[in-house]
Amino acid sequence: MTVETVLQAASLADYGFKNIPVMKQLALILQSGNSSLGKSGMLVSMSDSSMAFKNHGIPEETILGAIEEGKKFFALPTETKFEYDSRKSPNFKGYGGLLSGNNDPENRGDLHEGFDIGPENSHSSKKSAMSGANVWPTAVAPNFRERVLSYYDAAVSFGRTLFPLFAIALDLPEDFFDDKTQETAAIMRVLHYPPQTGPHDDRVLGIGAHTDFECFTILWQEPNIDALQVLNAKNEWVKATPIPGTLVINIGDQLARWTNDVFKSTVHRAINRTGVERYSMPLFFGVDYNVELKAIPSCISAERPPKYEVITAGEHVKARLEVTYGK
Ligand SMILES: O=C(O)CCC(=O)C(=O)O
Ligand SMILES: [Fe+2]
Repeated sequence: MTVETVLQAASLADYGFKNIPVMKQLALILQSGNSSLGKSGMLVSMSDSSMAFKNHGIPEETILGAIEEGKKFFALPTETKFEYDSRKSPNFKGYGGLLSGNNDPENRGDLHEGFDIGPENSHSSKKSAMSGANVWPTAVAPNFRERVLSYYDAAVSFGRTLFPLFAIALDLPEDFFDDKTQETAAIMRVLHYPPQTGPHDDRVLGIGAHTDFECFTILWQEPNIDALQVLNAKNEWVKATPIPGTLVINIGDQLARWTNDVFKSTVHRAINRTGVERYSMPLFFGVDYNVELKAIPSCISAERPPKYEVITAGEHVKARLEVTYGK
């Protein structure tokens, strides 16, 4: 499906298209083929705040290498996995078991397990709310660090090409985010969702309804497994069916804060009722943890007063992690 088709057909009617001018501009930039501003044919589908990108330049084997390491780790005995418990880490790096997090306060817990990593060189000279090292399970999964980092680095490089697009779509200078994204404040998770078939508790999903905390999320999801759903502007859950060879881009809270909700965070959830194991890999790319999230002037007016208090990106991410993982 081309972007134009989506703009004309499904999205406008089905998704409500909350941010038409901004998102249309983003689509046009991406279609233009101007090499410094994104590649032609990159965007394959677009809803109000969720997009699918092809031609992202990340080799399939890099993606599958990281997933394979995740699969090997998750197959280890529970007590071995909990040696890397993220709740022992000051900044939530490492392993989180089934039901250890809860993204939707209305629910009882998220039925997935995951392994969380962040930037390897965490610029320890600059202290922030999210300072702290990664946790690596090298003793039990010798290739995990190398292969997971290989995807992390590739996804971060791709993510860096998206910041100028968002800046231009918002009528900001192309380099607006450059000085705010020097330290790679990106958290990545390798996730495993066991199948939920048979009788189930409606308040236990794979991951409950939530928004992501950073500027945008780059999400790889397992092909042929429908689990991810996005809330549209009419408050209906719509399937974000995996499109082979693409990465999903969802908008997160930091962009909502920068734009005073001109960009709205994508509300999403995942439920695996397919009968087979599901794996996914989100990378949440935000601005540096010491940068203040302050609405850009063009998004503030008398009719649209600032909606959010000004806090640093690190304080925002840490507060959300504490609520989700109960620390
Ligand atoms: O697994 C998915 O498709 C979504 C994961 C997610 O929303 C998250 O980790 O924040
Ligand atoms: Fe999410």
